[in-house]
Amino acid sequence: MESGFGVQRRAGGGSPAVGASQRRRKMPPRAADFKLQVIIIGSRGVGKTSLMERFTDDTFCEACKSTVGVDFKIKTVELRGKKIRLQIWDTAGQERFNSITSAYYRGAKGIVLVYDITKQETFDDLPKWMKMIDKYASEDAELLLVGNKLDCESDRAISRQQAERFASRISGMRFCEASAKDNFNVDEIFLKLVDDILSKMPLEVPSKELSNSVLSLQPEPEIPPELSPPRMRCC
Ligand SMILES: Nc1nc2c(ncn2[C@@H]2O[C@H](COP(=O)(O)OP(=O)(O)OP(=O)(O)O)[C@@H](O)[C@H]2O)c(=O)[nH]1
Repeated sequence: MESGFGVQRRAGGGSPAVGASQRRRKMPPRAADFKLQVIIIGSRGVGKTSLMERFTDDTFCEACKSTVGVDFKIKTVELRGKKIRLQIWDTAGQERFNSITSAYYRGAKGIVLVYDITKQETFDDLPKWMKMIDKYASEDAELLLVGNKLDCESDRAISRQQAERFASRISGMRFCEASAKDNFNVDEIFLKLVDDILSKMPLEVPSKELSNSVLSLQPEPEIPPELSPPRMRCC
């Protein structure tokens, strides 16, 4: 019976479902057209890890451990007809790790700057994070300001207008509010950022040159050697 299926498949007959699964097995996954790095920064406890994990794994942790140094996750997305391998760097919000995290700004094509809409001090810290961006990030990196914990509307300390005003003073900075807990606007954050990055890139390059552009977008090593192992969490 098994070999019968095989004959049917080779002859192009049999059930379409079997044929499709056979085709799936034979076809190697299409390689990514581009690799992009995005970095998430912001003060301690604003929800950087939670936003990343909601986007990459669709999970939410009520009692997360604070990030030490940096962590990262990878997710492949398809936009504008291109397959993008997105590497998301989640940085520690604690100032004592700035010397480590600053090493990751340079390679980022997009920066997500997060504050907590219920915590005034995390909004007051934004100029400090902008200084880090000015000092360490590439000038053409896309910037997105995110007010997280929108599910805590009753505890809101920062109005939407305040944050919009802040973002409008910074050239090219977008702004949105989100909730990692309620999974509100999370996909939108990352997909919009990638779309903005792609909109500035020459996507229609001849296929021979495409592999070169992949390399030029993704300097090696992907993980700075001084940060091995990359996953470090503490409480
Ligand atoms: N209510 C609510 N809580 C959230 C949300 N996002 C994160 N949290 C909680 O906020 C706390 C801190 O979240 P993290 O994701 O660890 O914050 P972080 O910015 O990565 O923190 P550091 O690693 O210390 O810089 C955790 O208890 C989360 O469960 C959200 O959208 N809504």
